[in-house]
Amino acid sequence: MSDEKCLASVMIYDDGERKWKAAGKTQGLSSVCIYRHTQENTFRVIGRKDQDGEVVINCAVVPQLKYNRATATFHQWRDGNGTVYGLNFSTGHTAAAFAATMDAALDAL
Ligand SMILES: CC(=O)N[C@@H](Cc1ccccc1Cl)C(=O)N1CCC[C@]12C=C[C@@H]1CC[C@@H](C(=O)N[C@@H]3C(=O)N4[C@@H](C=C[C@H]3C)CC[C@H]4C(=O)O)N1C2=O
Repeated sequence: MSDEKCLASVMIYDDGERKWKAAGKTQGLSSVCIYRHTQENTFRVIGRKDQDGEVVINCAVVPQLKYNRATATFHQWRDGNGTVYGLNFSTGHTAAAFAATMDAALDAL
């Protein structure tokens, strides 16, 4: 997996209020990576707030995950319990790099 750090604002969609909320205690950018567990061949999206290291996303990449490139810099998906995550990337380049890694993970499952 590309261990290039992808900078993004991690958001979670609040179904009740029908609006996006910043994941974690504060707003701000997080370093988001897709980690591969070699033995189990499983993948997780882990994001840590750059400011204080808070883990703001820790989400399994499951085979049925539908990854939606809503815009060039905003991508989103549903996790196994129906939580919708959104990543607002700093640049289209990091968005494309992350999406390519996500596609590679999904292909490997
Ligand atoms: C079939 C299906 O499941 N569809 C899901 C999406 C989906 C499709 C396929 C697979 C998985 C998934 Cl997850 C769906 O449509 N979903 C998932 C929950 C939310 C949403 C439902 C309604 C709203 C309407 C507007 C739209 C939205 O949020 N657009 C963004 C936006 O308003 N913002 C974000 C940035 C840019 C925009 C692109 C940054 C902050 C805010 C803003 O710009 O201020 N919505 C959605 O995406």
